[in-house]
Amino acid sequence: MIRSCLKASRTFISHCPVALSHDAVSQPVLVRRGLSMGLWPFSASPRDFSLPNASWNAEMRQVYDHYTALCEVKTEDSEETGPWHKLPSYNRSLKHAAGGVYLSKLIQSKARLFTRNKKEYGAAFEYVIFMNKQEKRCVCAFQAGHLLEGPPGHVHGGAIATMIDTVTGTLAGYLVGPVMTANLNINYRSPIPLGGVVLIHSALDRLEGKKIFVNCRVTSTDESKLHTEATALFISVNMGHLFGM
Ligand SMILES: CCCCCCCCCCCC(=O)SCCNC(=O)CCNC(=O)[C@H](O)C(C)(C)COP(=O)(O)OP(=O)(O)OC[C@H]1O[C@@H](n2cnc3c(N)ncnc32)[C@H](O)[C@@H]1OP(=O)(O)O
Repeated sequence: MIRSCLKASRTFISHCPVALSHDAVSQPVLVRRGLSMGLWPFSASPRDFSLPNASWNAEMRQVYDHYTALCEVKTEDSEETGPWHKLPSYNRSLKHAAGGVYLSKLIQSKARLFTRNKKEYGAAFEYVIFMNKQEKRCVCAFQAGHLLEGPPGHVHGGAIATMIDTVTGTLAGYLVGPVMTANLNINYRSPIPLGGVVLIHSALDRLEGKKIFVNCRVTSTDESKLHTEATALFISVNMGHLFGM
């Protein structure tokens, strides 16, 4: 049973970037086939944690609205929307893959993505990532909740590192498929106030075989203030690497 689940998860997760870029692929298979989900014991549609909620302050909402508007822009020569789009964010990476909602109940069912393990709105990591595949970059709006305190009134450096790892890792994974962080190099330039909103910009530097080099800057929302700079190295892995196979 476990062996067949792992085999299935390898197949599913290897399609994660595709699932992220095409909503149809991330829909549960049974729904796409038009079958009723009424008797199925698992929720068919996972909660998207990156949608606005009551804890978001006006600045967070403003950034969200700004990038959402860019997602809806039509290109000049076609009816297709522009290069920006908002990524959904679930509390397990597995859920990004077709059928992942069901797999997440079967494999380590209590596991949760570190940044999405609080049900309480606004307590910890509130964030949304907008991806620009054409330019191989993304922007994340991050509102740091009260549970992320480090120095009094400011965000913990580890929480900032977590967000940098998340955003750069999401970009690398989106561009090439499953990856793991090999190296993260961070320079903290100015503290981030707790409850404040910052932008986390990340862009691909270069690809060298299995190596994906990514840069990152954390700034105020008007980009006038630099809070943090980082570079990250990700290595492409196959799913067997994650399951020790
Ligand atoms: C949908 C999702 C949404 C949800 C999105 C959520 C996103 C969250 C993202 C979080 C990601 C993580 O935190 S991941 C968790 C933290 N990371 C880890 O635990 C990784 C632990 N380390 C490992 O598993 C391994 O060491 C790897 C995978 C990194 C590399 O192993 P490997 O695959 O065997 O690769 P290996 O042959 O050693 O190296 C390949 C090349 O990379 C180079 N290399 C390897 N490591 C390094 C290094 N630290 N610094 C410099 N260079 C390195 C080698 O010299 C070599 O270069 P050359 O000779 O080819 O030139």
